[in-house]
Amino acid sequence: MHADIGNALDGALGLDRAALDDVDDRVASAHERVERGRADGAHGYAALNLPETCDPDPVERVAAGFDPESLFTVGIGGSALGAATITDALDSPVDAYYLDNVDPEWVSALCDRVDLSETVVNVVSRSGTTAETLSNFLVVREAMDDAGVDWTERTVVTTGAEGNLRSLADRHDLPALDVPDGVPGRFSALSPVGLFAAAVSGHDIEALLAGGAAEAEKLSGSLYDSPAYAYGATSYALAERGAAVDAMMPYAESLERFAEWFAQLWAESLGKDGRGQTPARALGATDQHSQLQLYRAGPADKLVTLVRPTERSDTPIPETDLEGLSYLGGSSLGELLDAEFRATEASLAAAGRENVRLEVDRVDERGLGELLYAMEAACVLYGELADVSTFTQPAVEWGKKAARGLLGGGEFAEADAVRDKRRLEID
Ligand SMILES: O=P(O)(O)OC[C@H]1O[C@](O)(CO)[C@@H](O)[C@@H]1O
Repeated sequence: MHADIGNALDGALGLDRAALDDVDDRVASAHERVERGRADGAHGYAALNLPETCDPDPVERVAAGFDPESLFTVGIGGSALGAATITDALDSPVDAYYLDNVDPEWVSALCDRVDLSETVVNVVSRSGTTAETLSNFLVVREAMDDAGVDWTERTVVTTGAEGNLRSLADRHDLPALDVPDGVPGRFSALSPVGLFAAAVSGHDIEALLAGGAAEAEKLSGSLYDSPAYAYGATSYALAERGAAVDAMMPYAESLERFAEWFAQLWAESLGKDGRGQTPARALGATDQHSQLQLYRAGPADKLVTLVRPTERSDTPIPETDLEGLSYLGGSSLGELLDAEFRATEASLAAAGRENVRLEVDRVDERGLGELLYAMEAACVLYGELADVSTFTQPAVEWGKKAARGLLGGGEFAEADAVRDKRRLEID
């Protein structure tokens, strides 16, 4: 991955080179902590070892046992978004669906529409207790039964060493892949959690890991030597100066889901102790006709992260005599998209709005591996610089207890608080 942070300097938020050098003085010690954590296989830091520690063979072996028309990944959060980022970005004959929500009409329509006899189901949950995942699995399993499909022949489990799903796999002799210890879900894209979907879709998971390994090699004691650390340190420095939002704006339809994956990584890792940076999901060129108005002329409280591949196949624009549009004819959609990428970058800079350019050669397995790993490393560095607990997510537990209480899953004060909601209703 290539980073250009030039437009992050001397903008409205006042980050200059001297200030960034000051941050760089702290990167060295932060990097030492990261490397120590990696060496110890410590919780969270272990994710940055995945290009070396993740063995692709078991993933490829389980994937080789299926030749599906469709894939259902039943999981939520990091147990779905990494896999979805990869399969959404790459072409495949396999239709990949991610059941990462419990919308009854949507799940039911999927089960009705997709031929479950030609579908492989991968149930993914580290804990094996996530209500949405287990509920969706039970619904999909019943749909398979109703369709006369032997679910045990078409179900893979990806889970931790213990728990409901591990017991289910043992009881029914299901193929099971391991969620690696010490790797939070949002950091698990380059583990079996993200790689099974890629492998069963026919993608080269070793190239994904190689992309991650290439970014891992660049991690160093200076942000000026590592694109990942340059991004993490710059995002942190801007956040400290008021960049409350990071708008992730890939200029590739194939990377739209990547922005959703990034949102969990950034929000769940860095949103601690009243601090953090809100990830906004955007898409170029589409959001030039939407959110760009806010980014350029709204509050000066954002970093806009512009991502693109430098190589892509192209589509010519036919010649035209349409009034005023002849300049487009004979050009191409790729040329237009790249011109708009550069124009948006310059438009923001001209208004003093900080932006960073991240580039990969292509949106292929290698490029995705680079991008996913670099964002994870950037996040870890940001967390070190901000001194937050990057690898925990305690704030999500309150709502889980409340919902469980409402469903009769136990006595929880949180459920009582829901029932005591303050009301001011207008019809
Ligand atoms: O893999 P599990 O244990 O089902 O967790 C799914 C997701 O839920 C969370 O734990 C938050 O509740 C995320 O961090 C995680 O990616």
